[in-house]
Amino acid sequence: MTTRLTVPTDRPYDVVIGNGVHEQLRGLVGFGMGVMRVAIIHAPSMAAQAARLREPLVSDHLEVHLIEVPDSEQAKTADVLTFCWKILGEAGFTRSDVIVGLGGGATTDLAGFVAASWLRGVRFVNVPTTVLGMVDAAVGGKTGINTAEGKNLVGAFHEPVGVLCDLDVLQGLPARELRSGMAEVVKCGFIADPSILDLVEAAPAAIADPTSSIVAELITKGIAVKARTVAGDLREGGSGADGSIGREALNYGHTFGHAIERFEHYRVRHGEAISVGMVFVAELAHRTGMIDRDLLDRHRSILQLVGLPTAYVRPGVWEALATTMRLDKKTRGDQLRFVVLESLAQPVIMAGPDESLLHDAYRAVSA
Ligand SMILES: NC(=O)c1ccc[n+]([C@@H]2O[C@H](COP(=O)([O-])OP(=O)(O)OC[C@H]3O[C@@H](n4cnc5c(N)ncnc54)[C@H](O)[C@@H]3O)[C@@H](O)[C@H]2O)c1
Ligand SMILES: O=C(O)C(=O)C[C@@H](O)[C@H](O)[C@H](O)COP(=O)(O)O
Ligand SMILES: [Zn+2]
Repeated sequence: MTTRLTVPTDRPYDVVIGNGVHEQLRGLVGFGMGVMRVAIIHAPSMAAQAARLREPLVSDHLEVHLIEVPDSEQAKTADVLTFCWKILGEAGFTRSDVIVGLGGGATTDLAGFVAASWLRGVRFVNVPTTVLGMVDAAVGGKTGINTAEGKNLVGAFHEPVGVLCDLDVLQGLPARELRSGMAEVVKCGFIADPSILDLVEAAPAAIADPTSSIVAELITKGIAVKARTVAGDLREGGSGADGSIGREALNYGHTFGHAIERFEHYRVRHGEAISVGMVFVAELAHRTGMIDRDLLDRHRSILQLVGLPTAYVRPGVWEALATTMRLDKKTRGDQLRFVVLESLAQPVIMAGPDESLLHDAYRAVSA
């Protein structure tokens, strides 16, 4: 079964989810729009997949460049960005040509930023190959790279013209990557769609199988949350059309999570870090009386059920994490801002919490 969800922004585009949907790439590249060249940006682990995507495009007389970049976060650097620009320049890439981001979220974040920056913006298609990429990174147009100071500090909002989630590629996804992706799925459950939490809790064994129909259903539900959240507040202005906090809600667990990722030099997976980050903000919300004990406990229990960490035990690092958190994009002036829940599926912003509250929440997730 193939599902098609539209991201209803000013320039709407489709996210296609199903088996074998890679074949739709030819249509998305957009013949008739003057396209002559396509660059497929991929990690080494996706080389065979990139070669498969290339074939039909070459048969259609397109000039296809395979740009292999380092794996994972090592691709999200200024050096790799420069490397991609050089290849596009040498290949004579014009504004009618197209970039394809093939891989996990790190690769599609980079590819999207290459597309956003080349000639001030060319069209791009995302072909995510991890659960995390499908559910989150490939949709919504947040693109970017890291700097030494922190995660995603340089980037642009630049939306893809289409997203192809081919569930076939998940067959070879390592178990750790599947669990990491589930963190973003669970996040969608807490901030917007509690039926996701019910599904996960009802079938913990099935969600460990990337080919299961339940994983497909969870991916679809997660993408639906992401699509409607970004549609109301594409540039993260801080409020959605419905009076909600808008796109910032998707940053649930990310302020603390990104600080862990940076501190660990990205040896911790993104989903693992934000799993701990979600428990951290649930502690903040509980300690200020916003959520009850049950909802706090549900964070730990569901994340543990998925096999994700709920604590980050590394003594003496609070100051370093706090310094990194100050560079979070939600910070205004010197005021830290966290996404917290005031109840299930009701995210709000907690601005400028006391240092002692932050420290108490930290103690609760670091023991
Ligand atoms: N732009 C956004 O809105 C957004 C949203 C969420 C996360 N992100 C970013 O996404 C990144 C995390 O993405 P990720 O978890 O996909 O990690 P990733 O891109 O690092 O990929 C994880 C690993 O899985 C491998 N891999 C990818 N697809 C595979 C497959 N089908 N089979 C086997 N191995 C495969 C990769 O080679 C890599 O080693 C982070 O940089 C995060 O900041 C961005
Ligand atoms: O799409 C969004 O908006 C998100 O915040 C989704 C997050 O899951 C994602 O990790 C994103 O890259 C974080 O963005 P950042 O602005 O905090 O760097
Ligand atoms: Zn994320």
